[in-house]
Amino acid sequence: MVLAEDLASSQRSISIAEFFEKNKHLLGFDSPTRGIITTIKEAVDNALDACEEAEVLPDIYIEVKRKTGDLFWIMVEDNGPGIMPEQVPFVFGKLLYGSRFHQIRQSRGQQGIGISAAVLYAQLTSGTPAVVTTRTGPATPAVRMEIQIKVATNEPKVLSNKEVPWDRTHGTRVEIEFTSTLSAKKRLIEYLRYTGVVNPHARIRAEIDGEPFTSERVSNEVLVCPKAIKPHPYGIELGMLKRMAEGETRPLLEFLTSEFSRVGKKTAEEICSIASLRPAAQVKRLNADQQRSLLAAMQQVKVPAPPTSQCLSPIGEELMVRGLEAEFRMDFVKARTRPSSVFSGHPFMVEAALGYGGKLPPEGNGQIMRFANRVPLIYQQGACAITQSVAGVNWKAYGIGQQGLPMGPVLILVHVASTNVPFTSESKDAIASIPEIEKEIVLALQDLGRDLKAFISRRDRTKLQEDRARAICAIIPDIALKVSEIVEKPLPDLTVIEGQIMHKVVARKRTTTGRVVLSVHNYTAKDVEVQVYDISTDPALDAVPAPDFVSPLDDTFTRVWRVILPPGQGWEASYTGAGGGSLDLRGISEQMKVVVDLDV
Ligand SMILES: Nc1ncnc2c1ncn2[C@@H]1O[C@H](COP(=O)(O)OP(=O)(O)OP(=O)(O)O)[C@@H](O)[C@H]1O
Repeated sequence: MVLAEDLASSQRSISIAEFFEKNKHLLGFDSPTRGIITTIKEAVDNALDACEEAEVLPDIYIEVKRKTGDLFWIMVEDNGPGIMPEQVPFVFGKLLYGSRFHQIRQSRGQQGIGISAAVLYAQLTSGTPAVVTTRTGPATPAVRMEIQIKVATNEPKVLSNKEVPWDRTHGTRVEIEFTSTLSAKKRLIEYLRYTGVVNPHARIRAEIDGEPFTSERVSNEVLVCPKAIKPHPYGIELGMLKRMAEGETRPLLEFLTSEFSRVGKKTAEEICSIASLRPAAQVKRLNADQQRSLLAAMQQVKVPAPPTSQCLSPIGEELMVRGLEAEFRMDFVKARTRPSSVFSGHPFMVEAALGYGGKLPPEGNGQIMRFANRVPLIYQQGACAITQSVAGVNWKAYGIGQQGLPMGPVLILVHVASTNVPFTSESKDAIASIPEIEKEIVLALQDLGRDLKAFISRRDRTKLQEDRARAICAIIPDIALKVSEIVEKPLPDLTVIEGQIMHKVVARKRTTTGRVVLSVHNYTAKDVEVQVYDISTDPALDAVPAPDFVSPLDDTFTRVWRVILPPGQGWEASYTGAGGGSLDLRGISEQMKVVVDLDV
């Protein structure tokens, strides 16, 4: 039998670095393929967080190069505030070291593990140190350090440290090498694209194994960095309260009003009275029973929800739509930002967007984009509260196919922003099933579903009306021909009549000079939409023309296939007024038919 003394001889403490070296899957380093994505994700998250804190528009550059065989070099460079040289070894060479863990505000990084875990993974697989170049301002030189982690003690080891010339006045550049594969290149690019969608103020450029990538910023507004708030009485536990009470010299009433969010004098007095404690009691002298009754009273009394306007940073409906429009072609896209809410004392906010049609794949599962604090979640889709909430919505009621998850040409974006995103693990892949969060996601999606349903039924109604009008227009030439024969008069110009029936002006190319002249008759149009169809391939005008359809046309048309004319303004300078006039469409080829939709 093994004796306790034998066991004692092998018992010793384990450093956090040793633990994660053995359990790297917990941090998202479960395979070499994933290692690249996780490393880039951690470095890009840090870059975006740092730029947000310094209130500069992020300009991030990423490079991935194969060195030899399966050895890859990864570099991420930002224009953030830089890192103080004395902090660099700890940031990159010590796990659980960071600036955000103790702050209650929305940020991408939370744990202080991310980038040092990448350094640990690099030294484990390739044996090479991380190389960090950083500069905090024009008045200070840039420093370049080579850093490793002493695994047994979780302490940094600086292999070299020197000042170097750098053309950046401030920023940080991280270079890491490890063995990997680039089989997940598509996923990596998808991650960068998605990051661009939820960070519309960021410019992200990359060169992944020779393939360039750019996500341009669609907003030039610098993000206001979320402000930290105090803990909410509903969000603390006994251990935390005990720690806060240690060494506290203020009387209880002052401690409550100054250390907790939303606790004013009246609420603090109420807490003291429920807990049967004197407002003037010394906090550090409270015994264990008194601490327990204090906590119970704090959670019993009615306290307003924590303030959210400053500590959260939602993307906003307009920017979500613009971000999606920059990346995807869709017929419909809408977004919703729900009012903020609270779970276990932690403020959170749900945002969602719904896209439909256009160039989204018409078959198969719809696309679900999950985000937490503006970071795309790429792995463990099935285990995430977002996916479960999406599946919980009855999409069929909104005209979308569904087999568990929605099917067809649909794109769903959900963003959960919180001061404490409840991830299922340290790898931050999936959000845990918190009923308050799931409820908000479902409400946002149902709201968007109703808008989509209205859009689909409006589109179907318009199509039906147009089909009927077209059927009538198809027989008008025959009737007109017969009538002109009977009354022995010349055949009139039918385009005006056709136009009146279809609420459109329809014209074919009539001249040989390379121009089509359209007459717009007596409409009090607000807007005029011009669509160009190729009638050689689309005689019935059934299909919505794709931009490629009009590629033979001149530049204006190639890029803008639907032209909206504001009232009284011309397009190609020859449309003269909403009540009539003419359009001069240059470069229309023989097979083109031009239809002007009048919004009457
Ligand atoms: N590019 C950077 N610019 C400025 N500061 C940085 C940069 N990268 C990291 N830091 C600092 O280093 C700290 C540690 O970063 P790390 O990635 O290890 O953890 P984190 O981002 O705080 O949390 P998480 O483990 O959830 O990613 C950050 O909190 C930040 O203060």
